Amino acid sequence: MDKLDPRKQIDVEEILKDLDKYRPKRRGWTWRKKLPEGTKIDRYDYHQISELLKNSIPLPAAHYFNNIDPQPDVVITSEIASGRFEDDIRRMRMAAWHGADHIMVIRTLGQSHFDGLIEGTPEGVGGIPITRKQVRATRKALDLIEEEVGRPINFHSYVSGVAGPEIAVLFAEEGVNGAHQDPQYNVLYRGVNPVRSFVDAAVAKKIMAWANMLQIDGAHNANASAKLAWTVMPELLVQHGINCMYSVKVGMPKENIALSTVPPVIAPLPEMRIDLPYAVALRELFQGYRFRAQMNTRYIESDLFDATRAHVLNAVLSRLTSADLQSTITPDEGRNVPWHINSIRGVETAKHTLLAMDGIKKYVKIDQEAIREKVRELKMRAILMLEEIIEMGGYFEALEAGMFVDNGYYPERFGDGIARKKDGELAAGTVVPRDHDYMAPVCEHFGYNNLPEGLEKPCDLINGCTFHNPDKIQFIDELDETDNVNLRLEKIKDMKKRNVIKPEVEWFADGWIQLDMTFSLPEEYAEAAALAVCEKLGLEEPTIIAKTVLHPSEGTYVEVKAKVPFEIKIDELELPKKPETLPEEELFSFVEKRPIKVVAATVGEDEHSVGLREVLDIKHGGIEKYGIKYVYLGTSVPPEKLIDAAIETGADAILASMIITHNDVHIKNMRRLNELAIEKGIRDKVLIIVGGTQINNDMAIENGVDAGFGRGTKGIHVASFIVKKLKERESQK
Ligand SMILES: Cc1ncc(COP(=O)(O)O)c(/C=N/CC[C@H](N)C(=O)O)c1O
Repeated sequence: MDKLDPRKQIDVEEILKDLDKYRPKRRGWTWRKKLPEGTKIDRYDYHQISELLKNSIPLPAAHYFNNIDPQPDVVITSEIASGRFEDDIRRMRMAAWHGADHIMVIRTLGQSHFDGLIEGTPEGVGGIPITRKQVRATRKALDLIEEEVGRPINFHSYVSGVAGPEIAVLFAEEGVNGAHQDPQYNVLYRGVNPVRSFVDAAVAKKIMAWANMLQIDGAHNANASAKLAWTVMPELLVQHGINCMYSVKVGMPKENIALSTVPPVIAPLPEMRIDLPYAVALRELFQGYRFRAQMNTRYIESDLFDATRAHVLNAVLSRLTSADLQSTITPDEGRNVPWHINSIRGVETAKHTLLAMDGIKKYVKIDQEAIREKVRELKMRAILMLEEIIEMGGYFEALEAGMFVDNGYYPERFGDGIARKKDGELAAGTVVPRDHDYMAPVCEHFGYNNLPEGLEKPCDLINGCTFHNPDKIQFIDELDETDNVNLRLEKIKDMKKRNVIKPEVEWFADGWIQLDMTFSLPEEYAEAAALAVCEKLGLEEPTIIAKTVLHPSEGTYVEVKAKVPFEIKIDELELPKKPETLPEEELFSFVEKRPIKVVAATVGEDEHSVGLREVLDIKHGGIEKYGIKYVYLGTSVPPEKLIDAAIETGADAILASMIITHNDVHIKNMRRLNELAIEKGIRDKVLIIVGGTQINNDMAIENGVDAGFGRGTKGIHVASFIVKKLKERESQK
């Protein structure tokens, strides 16, 4: 498969074919190609955007603006990890169309502790097993997806862990473009021996530097681990400093070192007044480095709306300060492994907010005087903490003393930090000093290497290492006969052969759906009632995933996920009939010979007029474009007035818009129009056409009118219907 067809799903089997022969197209990170300040898209000026995509899905409101889909200048990340990479490949394609160009794959639970590479493609838990086959298949799929959207996509995963150096080699060999690497992560959160972690980190970072990979550090984990994330702000500056300096010392270029910065707090705290000074202090201290804004993961609850509000504010903070990457932790990080829809929602939130805030600094400036005191205080706390660490004898000693992730706001100390023994923890004592005659004939090897003189590169001694001679890479396809992607694909092939489908949230046809319901009950009863509804609907494994107490006794909103026990036969689906349209030429010539007049209004107590105007006005191809004349009576027009106007003007048709459907008021208005037209003796002379977002043709005809047009109706649909009907009438005379 040399390129993807947007009308066809990605063929995973095709991706898996000849994987042993696949080689990455390029190595290293790609930033977006920025467009000049003041670039016009349609009629609008932008100041912080990058090149447009070839194929994409714009924001929901784009259809009001000629469907433009500007791309922010900031790399947007979609973090994907369902446990099955073959489904994540599909989701990566969805995310890329919505504007993600950085695909981050979370590793299966605790892969940090694996002391070697794993092969094959077993199913993961809370992440994906990072194996050579999974990495290669994913990068190969991303090659196709980036062709389809027309922008390079960065593939990213994690190096940190006991097998960090081996993973770094794997990523460099396989063209992975970015990775998390921060020895403090292994030490603090995975309990790996500190000395081993830092030695491994040096080896890994040197390899990442050669592969021109972007590095993201692990500071966000302190936010996520502290009881109150804001108390570790001084420590975060110190942690960033340690990883940045260590990376520079190993030879990483600053422009490839990204600080992973998470907003320390969330409402109900005065979020922006706490997060903004921190964001300013960080960017002042680390000029020349990159900033990866990481949406808050610490305080994400199962309430998708609250998560989305938090994510919007994080992207606002990025625009008020600066960001090179805007990570989009999916809103449902707080409740389970991300679903397709929530990965896409995360990307849309980032894109929407970054575009909404485009060029905002032209009007809104941070009051440097007002913020100065807070920024200075944060820097001072961090510097004092660093000085104390030095006084304690250095990093390892401070670590043993539990200096890190203490919940006190430094210099305040609670004594509850994460202490790690310099000579203890996982893989303690596994660092062996290299002998004097130690020699490794491989490239990009950190540290002492007793190489012979005059070599052009170390691997010349063995006719090329895997970096310079990829044919030396040992590709192992599968190891596990019972848990692998080939078996998983059999199930999918069977469903496709039988042409059946099920709903899904993260894996192909996994059967899960989400329902939400509200009960006038206190929360525990509401939850029980929601589960009872699912039982009665015959759904399986109903599980409450979120709830909002509307009032302690008046009501509770509940979100449930459940599995459908049945399959849908695709052949039996009734597709909604697309309203037929006549060729424009036919419309123009008919109306020229036979003028047509209509009266139009939004009927009842209804103020919505935009939809009807779109159907009427010449601007967006309304019926006026075809020469049809109309009298527009406005909004909230009684049906009586509409019928009278039709009589006065001798109209051929009535266009009645009805958006509000409360208590079926739209049905009542349809029937009323029909009855009045009959009473006044004009029913056989005038077409009655209704329209609105909840309208469909069957319902309209059932209630006595001639046609009903729903969401997305254009002038040509209505004009075609009127001409067709008039032609029929005239041919019957
Ligand atoms: C520095 C570092 N190394 C390794 C890992 C993961 O590695 P294991 O889970 O195998 O320990 C992480 C994970 N962070 C969570 C990602 C977050 N959702 C993010 O977007 O940053 C990490 O931060």
